Amino acid sequence: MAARLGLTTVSSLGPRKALLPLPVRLPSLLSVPAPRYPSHRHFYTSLSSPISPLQLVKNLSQSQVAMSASGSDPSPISTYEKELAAAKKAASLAARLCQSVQAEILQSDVQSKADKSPVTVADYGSQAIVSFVLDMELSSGPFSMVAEEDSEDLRKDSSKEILSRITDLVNDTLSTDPSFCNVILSEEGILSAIDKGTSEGGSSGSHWVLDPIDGTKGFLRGDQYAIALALLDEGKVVLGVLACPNLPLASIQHTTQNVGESGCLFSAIVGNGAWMQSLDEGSSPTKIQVTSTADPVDASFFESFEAAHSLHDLTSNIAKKLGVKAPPVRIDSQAKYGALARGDGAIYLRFPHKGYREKIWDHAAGYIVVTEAGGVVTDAAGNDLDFSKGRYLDLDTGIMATNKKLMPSLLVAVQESIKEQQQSASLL
Ligand SMILES: Nc1ncnc2c1ncn2[C@@H]1O[C@H](COP(=O)(O)O)[C@@H](O)[C@H]1OP(=O)(O)O
Ligand SMILES: [Mg+2]
Repeated sequence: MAARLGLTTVSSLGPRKALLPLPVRLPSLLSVPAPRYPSHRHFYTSLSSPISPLQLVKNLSQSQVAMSASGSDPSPISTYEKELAAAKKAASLAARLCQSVQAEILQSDVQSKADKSPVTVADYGSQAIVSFVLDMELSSGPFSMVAEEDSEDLRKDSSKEILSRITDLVNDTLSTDPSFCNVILSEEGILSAIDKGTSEGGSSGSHWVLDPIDGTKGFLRGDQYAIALALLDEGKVVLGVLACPNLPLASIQHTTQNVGESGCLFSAIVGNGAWMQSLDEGSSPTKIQVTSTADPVDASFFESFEAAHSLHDLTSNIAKKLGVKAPPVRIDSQAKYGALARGDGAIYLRFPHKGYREKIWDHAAGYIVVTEAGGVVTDAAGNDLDFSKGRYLDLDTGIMATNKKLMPSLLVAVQESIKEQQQSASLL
């Protein structure tokens, strides 16, 4: 894989496929008993023993880390723990890359703020990092990823400068992680890592699902955005990770202002609950739950910051029907699912303008974080979301999420409001 991604890998056995002139300082695998790059499985396959005992030790210690990471939680190691550890690492590194680009945007002058290239750089860079890290961390076998970006535009001559910038950013970011501090990806390696995301997904096999930056508008504004990564197994979401670099660790129930420390990493494995931890290294996850409120009057609701992404007049009518008193909390991206999952608000409403087709990467990670936190996520007709149909969600009108107690009355309010909206549209 290293070679496929254009990663320069050299050992005392000689260069395996040096796509770059040897800037990498990999140790000799023959002289170093414990691998410094435990995740570089393709080295192992080139050695005489197909499964290194060191790999077994590594797998065991990874499981133990996973067990201790859940603090006091006694739940047994589940099927997807290894994938979860890789997904958290990938999303956290991608978040680090995005944070450095966002900081540059915010420091830049007004003229360069109008330039959308920083978000392009961060989008591609985030996808390259996630793809590379997942591929390095997980055991061999087919790797499929459904993601937002592909490398077509980046391969054009006009993108040379931007590709070079992305390559530097990705390598700088990888160098901050001890597992990857001595690896350097070539430009071709970056392009092929990005192109790992061109899978069509579907109802059979396993597919990673990635939005490298969800909420690009929020990212550019200096507001909320998320790196959203999920795993589909036979068409079902079985794991999800949401990195939200700008989401306060404390509740945003009363204010969306950035108060206190920010940077949340939400995670969930099917059947194992939902968890949140700080994006800071070494943090421990704590279990989260959706709100238990059964009274809509006590509820508050999340919706898109961008009016172009969701019909604010429709959601306002739904809230009025329910008797919701609080004003809507408007934030960008799947950070809304994270905030809902930890009980900052009780309802998430999303009703895009007619004709908009929802993509699976815009909901898969948020969906499992909320459902594992005890919530329900459905389309406007109350149907469960179906992630098995390929790159798009095939659904009725909109998406809503809340707790199990509020869902029945929310469904009624949504159906009535949509009907009224259709009636008034037909009178025009
Ligand atoms: N016209 C649109 N209607 C609805 N959603 C949109 C539209 N354009 C982009 N999006 C997507 O909405 C999501 C963020 O929405 P919100 O912040 O409103 O929840 C993002 O996935 C964003 O895409 P992208 O990820 O490319 O930014
Ligand atoms: Mg998105």
